Amino acid sequence: MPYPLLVVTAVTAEAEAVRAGADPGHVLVEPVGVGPAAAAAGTARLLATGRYRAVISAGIAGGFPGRAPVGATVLGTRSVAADLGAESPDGFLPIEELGFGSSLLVADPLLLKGLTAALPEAITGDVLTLATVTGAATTANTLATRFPQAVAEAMEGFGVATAASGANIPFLELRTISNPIGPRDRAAWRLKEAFAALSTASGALWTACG
Ligand SMILES: O=C(O)c1cccc(C(=O)CC[C@H]2O[C@@H](n3cnc4c(=O)[nH]cnc43)[C@H](O)[C@@H]2O)c1
Repeated sequence: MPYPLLVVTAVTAEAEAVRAGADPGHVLVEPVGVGPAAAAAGTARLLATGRYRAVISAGIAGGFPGRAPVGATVLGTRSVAADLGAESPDGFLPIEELGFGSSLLVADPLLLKGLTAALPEAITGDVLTLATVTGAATTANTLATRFPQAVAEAMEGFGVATAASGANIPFLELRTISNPIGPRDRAAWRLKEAFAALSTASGALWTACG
C-alpha cells in the first residue's frame, strides 16, 4: 500500500500546490475536475482500487467575510451541499425537508483532530459545496444567513465526501481562501497566496493523518 492517503483536488494547479508540500512517499494527489459530480465520480474511481485508508478534498475556496479571510486555511467540520434541494416562494427547501436524504457529511473526527493540532491557526467550520460560484451580494448574504456555521464555499467537498462515505473511508475537507464570497471580481482572487497556503498546510497531512 504505497499511498495510504489520497488527496483529491479539482484542478492541476491545486494538485501541484499540494504536491509541493505533501510527503511524496505516502500521499497521492489527483486532480479530478471541477464541481461535485466530477469530484464524486473521480474519487469513487480512485477509492475503488482499495489502496487508500483516508481521503482529503483539498483546494482553494471562497471565504465568508468576517469568518475566513483571504490567505486563511480552513478545516471543514462538515461538507454541506448548499444547493441540494428545491426553491419555494418561502425560501430554499433543503433535501432533508423533501425527504430525500441528507445535505451534509461530517468530517472524520480523528482526521479533524490531527489536522487541527498540526495546523493551530486554521479556521474550523462548515464548508459549503455549490455547483455555481457565488457572484452576487444577495446570494452571499442568503448563504451566510442560511449557514451560520459556514466559513467557506467551494465546489467539490460534498462530492468527495459522498464517494468516501460510499467506500467507508474517512474524509476531511481542507481549503485555503483565495477570494471573499460576494460580488464577482475574478481579478481580485489571490491565487498565489492561496496556493502558497495550500502547500504549507499540505506539509502537515501525512504526520497528522497517516
Ligand atoms: O473563474 C471562475 O469563475 C471559476 C469557475 C470555476 C472554477 C474556477 C477555479 O479556479 C477552479 C478552482 C476551484 O476553486 C474553488 N473555489 C475558489 N473560490 C471559490 C468560490 O468563491 N466559490 C466556489 N468555489 C471556489 C472551487 O472548488 C473550484 O473548483 C474558477
